[in-house]
Amino acid sequence: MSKAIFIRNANQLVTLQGGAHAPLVKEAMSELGIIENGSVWIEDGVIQAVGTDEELLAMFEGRLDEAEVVDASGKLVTPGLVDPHTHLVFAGSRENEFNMRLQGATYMDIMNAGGGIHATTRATKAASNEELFHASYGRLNQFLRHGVTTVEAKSGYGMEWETERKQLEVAKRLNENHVIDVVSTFMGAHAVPKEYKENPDEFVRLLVEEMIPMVAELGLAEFNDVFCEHGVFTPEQSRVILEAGKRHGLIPKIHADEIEPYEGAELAAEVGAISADHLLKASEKGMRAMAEKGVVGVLLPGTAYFLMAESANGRKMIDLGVPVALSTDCNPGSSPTVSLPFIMNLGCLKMGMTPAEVITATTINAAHALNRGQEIGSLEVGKKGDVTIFNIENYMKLQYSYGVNHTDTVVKNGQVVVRGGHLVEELSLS
Ligand SMILES: N=CN[C@@H](CCC(=O)O)C(=O)O
Ligand SMILES: [Zn+2]
Repeated sequence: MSKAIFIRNANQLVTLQGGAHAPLVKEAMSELGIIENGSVWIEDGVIQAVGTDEELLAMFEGRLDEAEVVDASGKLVTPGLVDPHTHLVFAGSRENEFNMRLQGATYMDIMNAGGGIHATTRATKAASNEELFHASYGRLNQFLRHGVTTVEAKSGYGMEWETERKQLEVAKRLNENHVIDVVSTFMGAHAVPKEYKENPDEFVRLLVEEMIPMVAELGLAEFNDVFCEHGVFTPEQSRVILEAGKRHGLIPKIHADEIEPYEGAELAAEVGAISADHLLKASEKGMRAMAEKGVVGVLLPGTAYFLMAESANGRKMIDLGVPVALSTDCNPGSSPTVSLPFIMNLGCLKMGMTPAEVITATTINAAHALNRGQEIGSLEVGKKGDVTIFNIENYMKLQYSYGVNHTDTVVKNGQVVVRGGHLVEELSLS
């Protein structure tokens, strides 16, 4: 059994206590439950006590020699960060498209001409299981170095069974072999393959009648996602795909209103999606419907930044009562980054969120977007021992001092996996 971990004396211990049962909304998004001179005791991978250093010292005085002590004095301690929207498992890279976009081509132009998602699909199809595993494992190491301890991963660079299955199996193997928890989403409905361009409903039928049931039967995903966008899947097709997932136990998620307003937010509320993601062009009606149904708005300001588009209106969503989360959207086309701290800065500067709201959006609300609000996302007794220590004094500095990785120590399941900003040795893959 591994040693207990005693994190001591944080300048600010951000606990986010009280949000385990439902995502935080409105003013509650600013209640971080900060403890000054805060400490956490973790044992058997689980948080056993949270409080001031004085309180915990009184509780564990007789057992100090049983624990590895991590001195957090002068530092910021938060729950391990949660990234609820990534396309982690892919091959190749698309800097050529970046260059084309700088010269005026749009994301959709490139996709409609057979590039974009289709280009990554070709590369992912051609890659071996091993190549995909190693490339994605490297990305997970980078996530961890940035303080992230849980990452969602979507399939969708196959759009035919063998490659979709390959991606999901790689994600499963990553979850088993990397310390980060990898949460899988099936996204066969990421684009319409060119052989179905004339008859997209036939592709929808294939998803609904064949792929979704197989994903569910093999237990390869928890969520089912669709790119509901003009020129990709219509709201009606999206509804059919998401309802089919529900019948097979897959929880709906949706890429909604990213490029054009398309009533994706409304659809998310209607089908009872756990989250609607992107939402750059979401209508007020759609936001209100999401707020009413408690659909988490997963906002991706790194994507808007990289596509040179106006960000989603995070401020308005929070004011209307939408529970907001933030994510990198890590993917090779529209957001090639693993830096959730950089996304935090964009959340403030591009979406009008406060630093406190941003912390909530990358911890407890992000956990709720993955149906894991009871396990992760806050520092509370009984939750997983996932903790990030930043080499800064307070939470506001995390958004303010941008473009720098302040991660000092990461504890995952009660074990130190990043120390002094570096991965502990066993994690590196040759
Ligand atoms: N918008 C659709 N899907 C991804 C982009 C995938 C890609 O371009 O490879 C997204 O969430 O941004
Ligand atoms: Zn996405």
